[in-house]
Amino acid sequence: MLSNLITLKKSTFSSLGRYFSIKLPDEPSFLEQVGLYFDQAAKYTDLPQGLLKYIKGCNVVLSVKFPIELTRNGKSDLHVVEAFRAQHSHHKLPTKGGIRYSEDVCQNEVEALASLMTFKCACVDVPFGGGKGGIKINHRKFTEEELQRITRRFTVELLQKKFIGPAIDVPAPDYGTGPREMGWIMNTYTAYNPDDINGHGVVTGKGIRQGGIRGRAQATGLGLYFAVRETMKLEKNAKSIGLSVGLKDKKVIVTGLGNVGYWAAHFFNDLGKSKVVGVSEWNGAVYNPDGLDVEALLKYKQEHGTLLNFPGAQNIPNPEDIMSMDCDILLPCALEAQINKTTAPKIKAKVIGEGANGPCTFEGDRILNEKGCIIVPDLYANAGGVTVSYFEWLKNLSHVRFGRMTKKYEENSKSILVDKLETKFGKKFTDREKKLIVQGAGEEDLVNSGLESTMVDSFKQIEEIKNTQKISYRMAAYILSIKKIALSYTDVGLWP
Ligand SMILES: NC(=O)C1=CN([C@@H]2O[C@H](COP(=O)(O)OP(=O)(O)OC[C@H]3O[C@@H](n4cnc5c(N)ncnc54)[C@H](O)[C@@H]3O)[C@@H](O)[C@H]2O)C=CC1
Ligand SMILES: O=C(O)CCC(=O)C(=O)O
Repeated sequence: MLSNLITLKKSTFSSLGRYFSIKLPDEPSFLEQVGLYFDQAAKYTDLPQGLLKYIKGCNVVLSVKFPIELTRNGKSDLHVVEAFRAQHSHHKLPTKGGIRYSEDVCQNEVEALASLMTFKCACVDVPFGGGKGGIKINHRKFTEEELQRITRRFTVELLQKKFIGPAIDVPAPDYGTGPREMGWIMNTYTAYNPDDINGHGVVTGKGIRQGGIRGRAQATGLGLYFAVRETMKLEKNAKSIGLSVGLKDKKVIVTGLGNVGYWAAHFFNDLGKSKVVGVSEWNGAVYNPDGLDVEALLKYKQEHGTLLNFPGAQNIPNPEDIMSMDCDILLPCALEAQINKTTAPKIKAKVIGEGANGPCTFEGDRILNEKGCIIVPDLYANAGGVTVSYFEWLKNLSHVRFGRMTKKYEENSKSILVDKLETKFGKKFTDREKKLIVQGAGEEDLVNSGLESTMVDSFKQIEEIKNTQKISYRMAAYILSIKKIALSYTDVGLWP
């Protein structure tokens, strides 16, 4: 039945060529895969078929081609750039999701990623519809000035088609993009819309000086840490995979030392007291069973452009091979489809925390589940980024830094309380204790606290469905999201 479905879908798309994303032989495409998860989860709901069909499909996709003048080997010529923006669902506005720069970008991929964004936002109660965009380029092959022209030109394309705006569709960083690109997009948008007082809210993941929020850079990695921490807090989970409760001393492997991967490695080390034993990049991986110094490794990558030959570590020239090395927890944080029919059987990790979107193919997921692994699924595990993007957007709309009006007030009133306690009990707090008690919450404290409570609350909701239905975390997260999205339609009805 399933294989029939896969064959049917594949033949439907087979003539479309560039429509497909990273394609593995005999495996469904990324978009088909998200659709298959959706269909499985939908069976656990009693929602009408028509509504389910509407929730599943992508509402609208923009596909553009534009020229950029490039000089290569002393010769100037036009280069045609292909780019996409998908808005999967408008049940909440604006639509929200990153923009990635990668040679693998195609319509199938952005549609899959946009639908994941819809389910992700619903899963963690972030009031946005799902969107995603991408420019089909290898960002390593362009200068900064060229990337700026490409980014600004794409922004103008989005503007002309009314595909961007603080109330319409709000991009953020993704693979190959970061605060620099978000700054260019915002600057282009505000140049064309000088009277939009909320113009800064047109993108999130900006630099702090451009109106970004403290804690956004770390948010996806920190959220991933919270997600796996909550999973491994439960004795029944730890027992089922033969590990002790918690993250302390667990051996961790991370693929992709970019934004998500670096911060995840940092927090597993720093807060979780885990041991990061392996890290991969596109051009090679390193492994050390005694643990790698994550901060030194990042510095090494920045200086040498590779992780290979990092002092004290074993070189793994083919990055894919790092996933079959000994570890307890695997955090795939690069692109999709890394864990597939071929690589999944070799994986030794018992827990997979999906930092990337779609890192396990449908077959990879099935194989890991058969092996008894616990998979903390993307739509929950990497939702920290969009959660803090939501906080950044709120900051931009309110035009004030969180904590600015409360920090000092909080500190003053807590100081009075500390003085009273000291007088009443005739005992002094140490200076360190006093500082810890009195300190008011600044922007980053509030962001991290909001992020942690979001990840903890959503975990509880997913766990409850998982226990009732006896299903995987992925299925439980999909069911949770689908039901929430359905409610937003049934509550108010359809109009017009
Ligand atoms: N940036 C964010 O806030 C969020 C990102 N994600 C997802 O996380 C993943 C990574 O995104 P970012 O960290 O933002 O991108 P990034 O561009 O900052 O980092 C990705 C890293 O992976 C490396 N890489 C490329 N191919 C590789 C391979 N074959 N093996 C190992 N490493 C490889 C790249 O060189 C790069 O350093 C993507 O799937 C993205 O959609 C999900 C939620 C939020
Ligand atoms: O921060 C955001 O708005 C979106 C992040 C993103 O692209 C993702 O969660 O996949």
